[in-house]
Amino acid sequence: MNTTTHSKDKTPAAQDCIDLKLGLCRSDASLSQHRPEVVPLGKHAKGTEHQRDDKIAHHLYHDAKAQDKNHGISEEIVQAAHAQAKVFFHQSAEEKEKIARSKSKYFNGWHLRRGVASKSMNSKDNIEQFTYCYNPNYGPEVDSPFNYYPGLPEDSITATSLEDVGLGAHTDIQSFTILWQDMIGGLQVLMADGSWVKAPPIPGTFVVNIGDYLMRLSNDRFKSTFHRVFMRTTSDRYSMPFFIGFNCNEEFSVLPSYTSEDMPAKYEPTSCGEGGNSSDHVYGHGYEVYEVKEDTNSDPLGCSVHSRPEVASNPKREKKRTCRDNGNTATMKTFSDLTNIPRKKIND
Ligand SMILES: O=C(O)CCC(=O)C(=O)O
Ligand SMILES: [Fe+2]
Repeated sequence: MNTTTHSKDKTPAAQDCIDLKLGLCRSDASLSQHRPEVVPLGKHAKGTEHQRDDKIAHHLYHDAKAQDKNHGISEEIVQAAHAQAKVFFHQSAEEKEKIARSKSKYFNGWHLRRGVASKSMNSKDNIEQFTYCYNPNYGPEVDSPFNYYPGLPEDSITATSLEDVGLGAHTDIQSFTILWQDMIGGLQVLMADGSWVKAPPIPGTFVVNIGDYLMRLSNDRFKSTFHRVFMRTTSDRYSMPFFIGFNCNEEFSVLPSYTSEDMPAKYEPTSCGEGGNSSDHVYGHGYEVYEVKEDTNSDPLGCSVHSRPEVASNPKREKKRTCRDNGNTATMKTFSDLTNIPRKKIND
């Protein structure tokens, strides 16, 4: 595998996309050509429903993410939430610890992520989250973190170290994510050719990110997207994703309209609590998964924890997932438990 890290190139653009062992970093010019398109939704959308579906599918599949404007959410509300996030995260750790996620029945609350991923996507998380649930008792399962990426000390900005990435590569587990990011930048998306491209902040828009469940529902027509946050700045960064999924106990299957004789359902019916495992799509995309050296998920997993492709050193290990709505514990199996198909590697 190519292990280029562009260590001599000190331009900000190059640093922003220092490739982590993929060696496929694009030049800045190339990055801007590939930025995800802004797709107007709602009443501003043009064409028939089917044409819009195709257009969105095209962008989500080929450009990995779409950015949505004309969404009707006022800037005032977004800015108020952003301001609250700043106030919250700037409290002392002691204060935040009072509402730590580990103390919450529904695994909501403050949480530090310091996971280290190895192999093809070497990275280290450097993020604080405050996770909340829209309504823990009723569905659809909608929940979110506020994400806070503390600005880095000056001397680590130029470092080509693989550490302190921000948020390591992952897909979101739910159906789709509506993501607001501030203007700092750093969000990147993995393209089908294995290169990372920037998804730069555009004022007034949200990034819409396809999650694993929609991929299953649509029989892979909509592919969930690997993305990461690559932070190389002294400024703090904030983001607010809103994950939209299903009730934990509801079974969901591939929608019949996405199957045919030639294209039978690729996925068995499953539920969030049981089978929303993060690894099917890894095979689907043909990317190598990475190992988690330090288990970031020592807390019991809630239903909407990120679907970090975490086939760890012991691929047979089972993960406990706890449904928010009834406290039942279900077992999440890894990809390796479900199939003997070997995982594909990037650049195969
Ligand atoms: O901070 C961002 O822009 C992305 C956050 C993200 O991917 C997530 O919370 O799942
Ligand atoms: Fe995400």
